[in-house]
Amino acid sequence: MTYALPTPSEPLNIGTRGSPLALAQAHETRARLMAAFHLPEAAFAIVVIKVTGDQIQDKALKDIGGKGLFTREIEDALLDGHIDIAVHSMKDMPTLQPDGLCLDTYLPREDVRDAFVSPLVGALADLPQGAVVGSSSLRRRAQLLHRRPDLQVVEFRGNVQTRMKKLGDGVAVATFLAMAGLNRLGMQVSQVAIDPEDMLPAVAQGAIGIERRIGDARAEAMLAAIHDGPTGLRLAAERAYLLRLDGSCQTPIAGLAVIDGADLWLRGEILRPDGTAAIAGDLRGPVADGAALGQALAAELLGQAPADFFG
Ligand SMILES: NCc1[nH]cc(CCC(=O)O)c1CC(=O)O
Repeated sequence: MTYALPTPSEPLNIGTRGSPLALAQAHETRARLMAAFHLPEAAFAIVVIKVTGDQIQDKALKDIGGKGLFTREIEDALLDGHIDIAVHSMKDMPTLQPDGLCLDTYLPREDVRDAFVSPLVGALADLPQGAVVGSSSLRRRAQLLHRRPDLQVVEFRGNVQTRMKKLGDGVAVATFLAMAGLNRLGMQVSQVAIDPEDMLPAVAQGAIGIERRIGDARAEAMLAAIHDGPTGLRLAAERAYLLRLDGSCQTPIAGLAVIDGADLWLRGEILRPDGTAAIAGDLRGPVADGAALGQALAAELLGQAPADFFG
C-alpha cells in the first residue's frame, strides 16, 4: 500500500488526553516518529481531547463507569477522522477495541513497578500499625489490605500534585503511584519502587499503546516503525490473561509478564476487593505463545476461585 508522509499542511494528528502524563506520552510518540522518519515537528499536531473521566474528580472511578470513561471520546475522534492516532496508557485500556480501530503498537515499556510515596515513612514495610494510606486503585487497596489488614485505605484521586498536597495536609501518611508515570514526568516525590513480589503491578502498567483506524495506510506504516517487539510480546500475554478474567475496574487483578531468555514468565494475582483472600500463580512458556499463556494462567486462577470471589 502506498502512503504519503505527513507534512505541515497534511499533519498526522495525534490525539491525547490533556493531563501532564498524557501530554508527555504524546510528546514521546511524536519525538519517536520525527526521529524514525526525519520529519519536522510541524508534520505533527497534538490534539487534546477532553474526556469525561478527567472532568469528574470527586468520585471513585468504579462509581462513574470505569475504564471506558477515559477512552470513549478519544476513540470517537479517531473514528470520525478528527485525529489519526491516539496515545494511551495501556493500563487504562479496555481489552477490546471498537470495530474499525486497531491497537497493536507499543513504545518501549517504562518501569513496571508501583511506587511507595511518603514524606514521613521510608518504605512500605515501615508503615506503622493502623496507618492511613491513600489509594483509589482497587488492586492496590486489595493487595495492601491482604498483606496488612491493619492499614486503613482512604480514597485518593487526582494528579501527583493534588496527592502530594493531601499527604502534606495529613490526610494520609503514604500513597502509591506507578513508577512509570513519575519517570515520564521527571518527578521526584521521595518515591521508593516496590518489588513486584510485594505488590504485583496492574496488567500493562508502564506501557504506552497507540491506536489507529484500520485501513489508514499512513498511520499503519508509521506506527510499525516505532513499535517495540518485546513490549508487544509481554502485553499479548498480559492482555489475554485480563480478557479471560473479564477484567473490569471493579475487579482487583494484577499481572506481569517478563521475557527470560526464550521464555515468557507470566505472574498473576486476583483478590477479593476487601483483601480477605488472594489467589496467585505463574506460568512459563515460549515468548511467541503469550496469548495462550495468558489464557491458561487466567483459567488456572479462576479454577481456584469460589463462585463469590469477586464480591
Ligand atoms: N490509572 C491511572 C494511570 N494510568 C497510567 C498511570 C501511570 C503510567 C503507567 O502505568 O503507564 C496511571 C497513574 C498511576 O497509576 O500512578
